Amino acid sequence: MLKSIPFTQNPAYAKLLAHFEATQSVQIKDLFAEDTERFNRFSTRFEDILLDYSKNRITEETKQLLLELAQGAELKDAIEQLFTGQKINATEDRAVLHVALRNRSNTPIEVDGADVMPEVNAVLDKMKTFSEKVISGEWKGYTGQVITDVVNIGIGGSDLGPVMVTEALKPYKNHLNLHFVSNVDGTHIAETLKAVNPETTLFLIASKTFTTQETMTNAHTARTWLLDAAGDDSAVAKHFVAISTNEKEVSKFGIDTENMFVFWDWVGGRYSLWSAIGLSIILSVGYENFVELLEGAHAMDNHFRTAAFEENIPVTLALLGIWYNNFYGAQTQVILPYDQYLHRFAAYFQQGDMESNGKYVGRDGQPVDYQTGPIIWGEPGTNGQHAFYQLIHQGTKLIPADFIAPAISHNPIGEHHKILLSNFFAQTEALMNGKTAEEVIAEFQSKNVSPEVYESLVAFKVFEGNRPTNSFLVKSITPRTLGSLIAAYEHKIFVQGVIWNIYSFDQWGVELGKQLASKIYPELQNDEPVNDHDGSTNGLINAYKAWR
Ligand SMILES: O=P(O)(O)OC[C@H]1O[C@H](O)[C@@H](O)[C@@H](O)[C@@H]1O
Repeated sequence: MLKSIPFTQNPAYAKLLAHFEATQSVQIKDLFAEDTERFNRFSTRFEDILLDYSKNRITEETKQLLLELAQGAELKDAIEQLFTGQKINATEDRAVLHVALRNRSNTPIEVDGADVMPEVNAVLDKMKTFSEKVISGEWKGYTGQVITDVVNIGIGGSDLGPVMVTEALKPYKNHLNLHFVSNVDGTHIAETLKAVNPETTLFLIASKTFTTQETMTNAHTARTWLLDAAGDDSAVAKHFVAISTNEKEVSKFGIDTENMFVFWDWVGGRYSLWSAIGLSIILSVGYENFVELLEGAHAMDNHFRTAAFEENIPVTLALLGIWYNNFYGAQTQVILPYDQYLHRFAAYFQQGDMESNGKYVGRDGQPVDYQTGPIIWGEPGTNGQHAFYQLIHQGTKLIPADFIAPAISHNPIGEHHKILLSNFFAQTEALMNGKTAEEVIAEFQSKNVSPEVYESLVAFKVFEGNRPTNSFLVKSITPRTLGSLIAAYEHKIFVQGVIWNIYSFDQWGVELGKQLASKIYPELQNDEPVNDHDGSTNGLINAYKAWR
């Protein structure tokens, strides 16, 4: 059990508050002027990953106080509970063991007295054998043809991770075409089915519970489509596999449990890409690359568990996030990958972070009186620059930004990568330094613009600067570095949840909408007006009925 230590009662909280009040006018660029060693002091290396967090509004004292905050929350003990299979997901009475899924050292990890590693390894072996058959063409469809297309049907944690990773690792892809269907909007499955052939398509039905309405609806539509073409139930065994924790529902759907890849209740949906949910990743890039992804995550797990907090990447990210979220009042955190292959990275951590730490009730069952999880958003650079960076540079909101960029591109064409990276470096520099009125005037003068013309414009061209950024520079985006990066962000979320005294591994907040939808769905079966909701909901439903 994680202890309940409300954030504002953490002994370091009051000290941090006083420190914040005393230092909030600090200018990051002044800190660099005062300390030529600042980059070395506030950056850390892990394998081929460099985290530079020197462009933040922090001093050595801030760092020490934030580290005290971690100690005050008994973080070390919480980390041990995570790694040793304690039931830290207390509201669901479950252990939280995504770290076991990538425990490449294979040391025993027990849940309720039983080592989970043999089961983890058995499922990995099963995925290896199966994927090799599909990739090699040994696995045949109902007319004896090889599989050319794989459609993963899943949503939330059963979709976002595989989508993000298969996109990120596209340079490692084999010949199979991957498709992902998540939305219950019939358009999603219809457009996908238009692009594939029933004789050569394999469907992966990915759902932890195997009861999720969207996934089951899409799965049934896919099955009907296949049976319409094949004309016979026996085709299902050759074209459908299930990935789930729920054998009973899988059998009910008509998938032989031989064709089922299991995982366990101690794998949270949004932490499940390392489990059988990663089957689409294996089919896309091969088993060896998936193992490399696991290895990278495992290396980060070891770092997180053993490195001193002052050098610990997930802890550092978490504490900086808390500094802005709880002291500077920042509402959001933007993630900006300067790598097109990482274009779903921010979307992935939107679920990872917001479903984990979007909680207003503390571990003591009481509403918290402080801010918890930030809003996560982002798009790849340089697209973001031409969309929303204006607000980051000159808007009224403070938006801490994480930049991620590879030194080596998978597509070293012409000058592209140098241009891309010059933008990355320039943005973090511009966000920190800004531009003073003197600089704006000097620029006008160098172009011989007269004061009458420029005076009224100066204010608009000034950039306050002092916008904080973290920069991840990685050597290149390989399966291993990607695994490490994902694990670093996962653990950041965990650390923040521990310090905010919330439960990060349940998701009760997604239930209410689902319940109400299942009440409304039957009401949409006839044209009778409804009147048992609030005025707005009645109005909307009745307008829909009149129109359809
Ligand atoms: O894998 P499942 O069971 O279909 O759940 C899919 C998603 O459903 C809900 O939105 C939440 O519980 C998510 O965490 C989960 O990822």
